[in-house]
Amino acid sequence: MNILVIGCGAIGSFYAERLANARATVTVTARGAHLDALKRNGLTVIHDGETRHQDVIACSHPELQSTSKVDDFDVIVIALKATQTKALLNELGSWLVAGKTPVLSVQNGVDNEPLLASVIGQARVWGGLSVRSGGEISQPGVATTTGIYKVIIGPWPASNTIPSNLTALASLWQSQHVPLEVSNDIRKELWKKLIVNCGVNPLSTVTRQKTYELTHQPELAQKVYGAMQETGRAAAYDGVEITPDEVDDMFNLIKSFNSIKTSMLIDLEKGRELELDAILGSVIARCRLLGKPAQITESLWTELTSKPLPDSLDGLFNRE
Ligand SMILES: NC(=O)C1=CN([C@@H]2O[C@H](COP(=O)(O)OP(=O)(O)OC[C@H]3O[C@@H](n4cnc5c(N)ncnc54)[C@H](OP(=O)(O)O)[C@@H]3O)[C@@H](O)[C@H]2O)C=CC1
Ligand SMILES: CC(C)(CO)C(=O)C(=O)O
Repeated sequence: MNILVIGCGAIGSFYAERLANARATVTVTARGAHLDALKRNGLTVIHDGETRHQDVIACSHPELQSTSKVDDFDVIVIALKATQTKALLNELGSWLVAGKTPVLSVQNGVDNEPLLASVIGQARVWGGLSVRSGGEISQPGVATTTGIYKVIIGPWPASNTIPSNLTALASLWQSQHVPLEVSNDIRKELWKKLIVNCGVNPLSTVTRQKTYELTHQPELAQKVYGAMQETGRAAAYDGVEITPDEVDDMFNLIKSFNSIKTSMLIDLEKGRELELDAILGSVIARCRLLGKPAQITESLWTELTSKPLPDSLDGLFNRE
């Protein structure tokens, strides 16, 4: 298979390396010193102490547009930050539209897939998420990662018919022992992941704590659980039912993880934009639209940004 991974950060690097090792032809996009290093030395992933290396094709987005067509690829995987989805569509939207290749998002949040669908059409969009994964670009050309990196993917928003190219992509990852689940209801899976992210990512950023402390110190754990409950309530706006047991399951899941530094805390430490709209904003806006309380997520929002609380879904991405 010929696979394009847009955004060769921590998550993109891990999955691209496994695909290349499964003998897929892998192109990754990157920029700056990281792109230069990828072109010069290939991609290195240090996963839980094991160093792996692959030669990949690396290019910038302008180079991608000038050297290839969207249908040159069998699948496109988007592993950018959710804060970058709209910019991607501004930059590469017309290139993406000119073909039939399916596009899989493995980003955090529940609004990437609908945003992609609004430009390239729902039929070409697959939803996805990465479970129990952590990491960062530790130096140009090198991703240092930790965790299980389970993938859950499925046609957006839900379908009992799984396309053959989705199964083929899944088989490549499975051949590399990447735990994988194909879902008929990926939108619900994305909401379940958002329960975890909304529970731990913003609070980790406020307190500078990893997931173990957040879920084991009683005062913090109470806030994590409260934000998770609010996220479960917000899902109703999208017609997704989350039961109290499912909230408990997600809390227990993150509580039993290896202690992970959340991606939002890593972003804070690196002085990068935080995925606040995708993780907190999407929950706050939906609770407000439903007339349901979201005190904990609202107070985390206020601690992390001076932007006004979002009360509609309009403009949630890349708000000024
Ligand atoms: N890391 C983690 O622990 C986890 C992350 N996730 C989610 O996965 C998604 C990806 O996260 P993560 O891998 O950490 O993010 P990263 O920031 O590490 O990766 C995104 C990559 O895309 C690059 N990029 C952004 N815009 C462009 C552009 N226009 N042209 C070329 N390259 C570009 C970035 O470069 P630059 O650095 O220059 O911006 C960066 O290398 C997010 O939604 C995140 O929340 C999920 C589970 C765990
Ligand atoms: C759930 C968690 C904390 C680790 O996979 C994550 O998704 C993140 O860091 O963004």
